[in-house]
Amino acid sequence: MSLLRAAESCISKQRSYKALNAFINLSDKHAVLRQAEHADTDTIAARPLHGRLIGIKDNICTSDLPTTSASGILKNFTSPYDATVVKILRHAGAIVAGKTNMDEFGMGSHSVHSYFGPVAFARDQKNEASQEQLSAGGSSGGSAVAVATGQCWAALGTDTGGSVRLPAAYTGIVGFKPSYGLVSRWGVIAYANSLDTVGVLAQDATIAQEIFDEINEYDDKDPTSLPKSTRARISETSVQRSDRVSALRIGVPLEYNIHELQPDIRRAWSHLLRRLRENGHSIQPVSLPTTKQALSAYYVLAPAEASSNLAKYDGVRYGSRASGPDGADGVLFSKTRGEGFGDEVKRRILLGAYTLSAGAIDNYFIQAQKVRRLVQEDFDRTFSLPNPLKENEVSSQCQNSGVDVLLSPSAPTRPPLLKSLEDQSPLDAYMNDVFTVPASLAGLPAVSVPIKVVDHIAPFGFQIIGQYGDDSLVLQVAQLLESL
Ligand SMILES: NC(=O)C[C@H](N)C(=O)O
Repeated sequence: MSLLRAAESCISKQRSYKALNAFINLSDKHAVLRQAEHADTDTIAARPLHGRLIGIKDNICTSDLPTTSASGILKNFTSPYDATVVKILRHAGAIVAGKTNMDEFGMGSHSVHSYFGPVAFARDQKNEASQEQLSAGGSSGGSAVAVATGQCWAALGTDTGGSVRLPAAYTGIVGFKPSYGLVSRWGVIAYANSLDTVGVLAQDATIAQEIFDEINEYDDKDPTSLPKSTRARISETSVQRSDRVSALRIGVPLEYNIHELQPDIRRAWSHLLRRLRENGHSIQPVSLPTTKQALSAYYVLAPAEASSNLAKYDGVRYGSRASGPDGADGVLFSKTRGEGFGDEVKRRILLGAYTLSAGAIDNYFIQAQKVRRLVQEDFDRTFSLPNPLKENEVSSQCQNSGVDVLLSPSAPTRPPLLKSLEDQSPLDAYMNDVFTVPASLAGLPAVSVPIKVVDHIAPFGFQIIGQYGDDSLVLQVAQLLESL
C-alpha cells in the first residue's frame, strides 16, 4: 500500500473511532496527507520511518500541537520545542499523527483520569457501538487504542510503572518499555524522574524494534541518558551472546502466581510455557522474594517524586492561572492548583508530600528506597548476565545457571468494563500494576506481547523482562512468542 493510502486509511479510522477518545489533538489532515504524498514520491531520500504516522502521548512535547499531559493546568500549553524523541522520529521520516489521550500526568491504570474525558476500548472494533466499553489500560491508553484501531501506524507512550505495557495488554498490541536511560526524556513532562521511560506501542514486535532502533540514542540534554561508553559495552556483550534466542533459559517468577490471577490467564501461562519447552527452550522456576513489597514501594516513591515535580505548576511560571486572586497571600497558588489538577493527581501530591514529610520519611520513603534496592538485587541474582551498571559489584553473585529472560502475564486480569471502574477504589486500580512495577523499579527492559495460546482462550498480554541493557533480546523473544 502506498504511504498516502496508508495515511488516508488512518485518517478515516480517526473519524470512525472518534468516540473512543484516543486523541486529544490531531495533526492537520491536509498537512499529514501532503507529507505522506511527498514520502511516496521521494523514495530516493527514504529514511527508516519514511511516511509512517506515529501518535505521540500528550506528555511528550511537540512544537506544532499543544502538550497538555491531559491536565486542566496545562490545557493551553504549547511547547516552543520538540522533545528529543519527537525530533528523532521526524528526522527519521515519521509524520506526527496527533497527541494521544492519557491519565493526567501519567497517573492511572485505565486512562480515565483525563481532563479531556476517558479513553475507551471495545474488543470488536468494527462494531464498537454495540459493545460494552472496556478499559484501555493506562496511562498510555490513547496511544494503545490509536494503534489497536489503526488510527496510526505506531505510537510513543511513557512507562513509569507499567503505563505502556498494561494498555498494550488490554488492547491486544505490543508495548515495549526500554531500559531506563536508553531513550531521552528531554522534553517529556516528568511524573517520577527516576522511573519515567519513553516506550513504544505497535502492532508487532518488529515495528517496536524499528522505532526503538531510532530513539535508542545518547542525548546530552538529558542528564540521565546512559553514557556512550556504557552503551558500547552493552552492545559488545549482546553481540557475543546473540545466539541465546535459539535455546533460551526462561525464568518463571513464582511470586507472580498470585491468588488474584484470573484462572484462564494462569492456564494460558502454563500452555505457553509448555509450548516453549516443546520448542527446545528450558523453563526454570525462579524466586523474586521482594515482589510482595514492590507495589507498595512504587506507590510511595512515584507519588513522592510527583509531589516535588508538580510543585512548579503554581499559575505564575507554568500552566493556567485561576482568575481573581493576585498571589500575594498564596490564594492564587491554592486556587490555581485546586482548579487545575484532577482528583487522582491531588491524591498523589498529598500522599507524596506526606511520605516526604519529616515525621514520615523514615517509615515510608526511606523504607521504599530500601525495597527498591532489594527488588533490583532479586533480578540481578536471577539473570545469567551481570547488570552492566554494577558490573564489579554483582557479577560474582550471578549464577551460571541464571536465566536469560523472565516470562509472566502482563496483568493479573483481563480489561475490566469501563462502567465497573466507577465502583472501584484507587487501590483497586493500583493492583493492575503488580506485575509491571518490579521491572520499573529496577529500570529493566520489558515488553508486553499479545499471545493467543489456545483457541478457546482470547489473546492476552504476556510480559518478557530482561537484564538491564538486554533490550534486543527482550524484543527478539517477543518476536519468537509471536511466531509460536
Ligand atoms: N505511569 C504509570 O506507569 C502508571 C501507573 N499505573 C501509575 O499510575 O503510576
